[in-house]
Amino acid sequence: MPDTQPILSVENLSVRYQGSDTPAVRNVSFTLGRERLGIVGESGSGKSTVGRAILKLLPSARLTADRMQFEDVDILNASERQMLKVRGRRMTMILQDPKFSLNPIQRCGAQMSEAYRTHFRCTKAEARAKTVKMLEAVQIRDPERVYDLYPHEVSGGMGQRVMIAMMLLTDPDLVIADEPTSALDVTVRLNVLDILDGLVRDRGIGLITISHDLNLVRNYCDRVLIMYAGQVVEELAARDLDRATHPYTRGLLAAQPRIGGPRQPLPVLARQDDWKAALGTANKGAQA
Ligand SMILES: Nc1ncnc2c1ncn2[C@@H]1O[C@H](COP(=O)(O)OP(=O)(O)OP(=O)(O)O)[C@@H](O)[C@H]1O
Repeated sequence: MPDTQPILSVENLSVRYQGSDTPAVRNVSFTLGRERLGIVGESGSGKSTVGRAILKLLPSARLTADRMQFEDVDILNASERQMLKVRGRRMTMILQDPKFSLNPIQRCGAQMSEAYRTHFRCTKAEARAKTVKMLEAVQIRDPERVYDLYPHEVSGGMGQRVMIAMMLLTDPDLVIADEPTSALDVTVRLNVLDILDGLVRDRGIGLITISHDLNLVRNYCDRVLIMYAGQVVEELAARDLDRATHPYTRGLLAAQPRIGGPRQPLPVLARQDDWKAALGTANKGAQA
């Protein structure tokens, strides 16, 4: 059973980007324990904005909330100086594509060691040893060789494992994985997800996985928040996804192709205006 004692509490989070008339995220509330939470929704529904808000990485947006608490850190009122101690150390983010997330002109191992030494006082040799061990933990067979490679010299799957290793190196309590495998082909994807899943479970990390993919969150999460137009329309246990009641979630499920399923065109989501209006009440259920 996952430990659902909250390490993160978010209450009524709203985010409005500068120059935008409508908020990108509205009244989102949820808690996270040492468990795996999925945030699913179509493109533009606000999933990544929620992730970036938790890390306070939204310089061009106005962020309001009743509460955003990560362990002993009051995120809402924390200064940038305080956030620098937490971000990348106690809470980290795995992004979609290592090509854009790793520094192209620094060797993989060197950038991992440097990130580690930003947060921990140790010698270069100690950071190197720690890094090599972490590369091994993400099942890179020849970590000493990979340590000295540039990001363009590793495959997409290996690059993403380097990213995962880099983000887990500081032993964080919270990891936000934003579409962690959508840049990978399907065979490598499952391998990378299994590695991430194993490490997160072994270390008791709270994981938020942001994804478009209902099947991914079904298999790799304990709980799921469904977002639509900046709000949470439904929250449910991943195993109960097929019993979702909100018409938006049902529409997403019906639009999933199935091997061996009927060969008719997949239904197109028929959106209803009241999905946006009724959200204030639906989101109350998201405060697990
Ligand atoms: N830096 C920004 N400035 C202005 N608007 C933004 C910015 N980032 C995102 N938005 C807008 O905020 C809304 C939510 O975007 P967000 O990236 O959070 O959605 P998402 O669900 O993660 O989408 P995707 O799955 O495509 O990444 C969108 O309408 C988007 O255009």
